[in-house]
Amino acid sequence: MSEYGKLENIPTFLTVVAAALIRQDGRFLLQKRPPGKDHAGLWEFPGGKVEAGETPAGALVREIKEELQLDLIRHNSIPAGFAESNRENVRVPIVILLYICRSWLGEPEPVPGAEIGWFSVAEAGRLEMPPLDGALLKQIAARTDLSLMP
Ligand SMILES: Nc1nc2c([nH]c(=O)n2[C@@H]2O[C@H](COP(=O)(O)OP(=O)(O)OP(=O)(O)O)[C@@H](O)[C@H]2O)c(=O)[nH]1
Repeated sequence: MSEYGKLENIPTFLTVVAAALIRQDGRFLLQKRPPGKDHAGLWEFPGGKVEAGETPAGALVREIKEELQLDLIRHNSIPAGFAESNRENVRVPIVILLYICRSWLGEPEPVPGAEIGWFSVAEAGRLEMPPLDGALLKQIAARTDLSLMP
């Protein structure tokens, strides 16, 4: 195996995908992490880690189905930005890829113990969220159609 091949197999960061599921009124879905997980009690975008062999878009479809029982329509998930943790402060840095989705099939049903809500950018800014979500929220807020909502 070439040196390049070996380096490819050393994970230097975790890739996480997350969705801003935006309703027609401009509010988007956040979920409160259940007790017992990392960041328990904080509000965040639904999503999770990309697994070996998956593409980010494929992982997003799987996570949204697992967490909310929703079917995403793949080409309707638009890359919207990303956030990365600062390598010095964490054991394994993560990079979160955020997608905007405006259509899906089904009604969201959270897993037992999780709570969901629909929020504007301004409302989400008053919630307790993990540190990287502040950066993701700013990227959503840069979209004028969403930033003007109370
Ligand atoms: N889904 C999601 N994860 C986030 C966000 N912000 C953020 O820091 N994270 C972190 O990214 C990581 C994602 O892991 P996860 O626990 O959701 O992933 P998963 O569903 O694959 O979890 P599992 O390992 O329990 O199967 C966690 O450390 C989580 O706290 C966010 O907005 N959405």
